Amino acid sequence: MKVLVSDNLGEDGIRMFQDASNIDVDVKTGLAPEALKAIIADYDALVIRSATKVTEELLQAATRLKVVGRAGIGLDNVDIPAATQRGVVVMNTPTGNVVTTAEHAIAMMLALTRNIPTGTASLRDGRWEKKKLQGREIFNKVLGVIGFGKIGAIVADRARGLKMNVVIHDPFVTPEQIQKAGFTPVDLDTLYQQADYISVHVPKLKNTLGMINADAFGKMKDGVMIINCARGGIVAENDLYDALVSGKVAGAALDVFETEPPVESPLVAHERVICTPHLGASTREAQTNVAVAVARQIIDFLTAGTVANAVNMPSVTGEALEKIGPYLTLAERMGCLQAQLVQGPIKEVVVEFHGDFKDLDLSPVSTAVLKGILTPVVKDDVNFVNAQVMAQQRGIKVTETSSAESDYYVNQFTVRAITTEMTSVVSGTIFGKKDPRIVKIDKFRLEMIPHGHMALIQNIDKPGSIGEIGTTLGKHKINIGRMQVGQEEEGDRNIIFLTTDTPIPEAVVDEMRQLALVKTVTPLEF
Ligand SMILES: NC(=O)C1=CN([C@@H]2O[C@H](COP(=O)(O)OP(=O)(O)OC[C@H]3O[C@@H](n4cnc5c(N)ncnc54)[C@H](O)[C@@H]3O)[C@@H](O)[C@H]2O)C=CC1
Ligand SMILES: O=C(O)C(=O)COP(=O)(O)O
Repeated sequence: MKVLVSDNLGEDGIRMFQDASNIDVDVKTGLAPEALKAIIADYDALVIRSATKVTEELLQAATRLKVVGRAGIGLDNVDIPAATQRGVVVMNTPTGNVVTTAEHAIAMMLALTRNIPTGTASLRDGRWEKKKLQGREIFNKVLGVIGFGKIGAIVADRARGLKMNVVIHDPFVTPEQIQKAGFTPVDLDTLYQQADYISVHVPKLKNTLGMINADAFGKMKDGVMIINCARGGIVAENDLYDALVSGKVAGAALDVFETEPPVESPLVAHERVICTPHLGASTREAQTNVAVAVARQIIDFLTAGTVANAVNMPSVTGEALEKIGPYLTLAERMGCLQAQLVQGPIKEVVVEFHGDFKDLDLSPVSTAVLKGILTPVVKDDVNFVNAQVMAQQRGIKVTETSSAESDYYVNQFTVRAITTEMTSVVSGTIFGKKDPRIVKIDKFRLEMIPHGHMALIQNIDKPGSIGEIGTTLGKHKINIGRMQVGQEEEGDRNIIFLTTDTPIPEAVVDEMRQLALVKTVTPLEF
């Protein structure tokens, strides 16, 4: 497995990749997009921070890529829908740098309110501007925190320690939770009216981009100070500049920019703006945390299939995967069988769980069924990441039901595939600890191992029917490795599953279809 680290990653993380068996790591930072595109096809995993842009174009060239790991939080530099479509898992490390980033926001607020960078620059220029650089106390002032997530909550807590009055706006956190943490929940307009300092801690999303704009500045107190250590563009840069010029905003502390690095930005040049080059997460401690976390996650994913902190797939630990693994294999084979049995495009899939699955997390089972259904159609293009999206794009509706009752086995599940022409019903269970078995197809009970080259034959249950099938295959030197017969619950038909050493050629399938007691022959591949 080959890993490319394309942004600066802490030493400890790089060492973990170097020490991992079966993993080769290349560190190539600062590559231009074209240069990265030219080499990406060699890699199974890509490790980034905020500099590398993982665009649809890059992903198109990344034919081997299985996972993108972000040593940090923000994923606005990754085209997540495009990654999902291509079956690439996208992971971040959601906690390693939150304290550091919150501390940076507090540091920026203090530096801004006490003119520390300006004082330093002025002294360096040989000036002693005590009067001009008089600052403001933060004691008893109101800090408005927008976004009460991991970082916003730490900023609020630290500000409380500095004896500020903290008001919070976050529409996705209940007022009770904010009150329980000891802060005052407010709507956005109230925050604008009350705050002396405003610090934003929301992700860059369609509806947060430009949320602090001219209209918002209009609602704020005169002389408010703005801190943005979240993402460039959440505070609209042109509007902020105008508000600084008009005096509405007394100062701004910016760690992030609409374009990074900012080019000839009037904001950066403004005397009441202080700024850092996206240093929010840049401490030794945070960089060690995120480097180690991303390396661990990527190594576990590449070597054991464990998914942690993925944004486009549910997390599954190696241990859980071991328990659920046989059911996922079964589910996938059942989906694959359904795709080959039905006539017409599948419109709906119903997954029914029957019996006692103990405390297994069955949530990935439907995804595995869909992966199986799509595999005969799109082959390797489908995986656990994109199966749901691909199914949705093909108009396949998925529902799940469960009941404590199971007729034959302790537990089993049934996959109903509904097309415009028919409904096909397949049930399966696990024998022993991990052997998948199909135990029912429509009205036929059986115990079939869904694996390898197979053929499903429906025939009339009369002496000689199996003999004529064996003779036909023997004549063409096709060896039958295994044969399972399923009986109709009522009626005179059998179904026979043959597992052959080699695929049965189309001409031989046609010849079998001519046999007197044979009704249908469906070749199957697993
Ligand atoms: N400057 C830097 O170096 C760093 C910047 N960041 C940025 O900080 C952001 C926040 O990080 P975390 O706190 O870990 O994320 P988080 O996901 O824990 O918290 C984000 C919060 O924003 C809230 N939110 C979303 N839309 C909102 C809206 N319209 N109004 C108010 N609240 C809204 C969410 O409900 C959530 O509670 C990241 O997305 C990243 O962009 C993160 C790390 C370092
Ligand atoms: O983790 C984040 O979201 C950050 O913004 C940190 O960015 P960086 O890894 O320092 O380029």
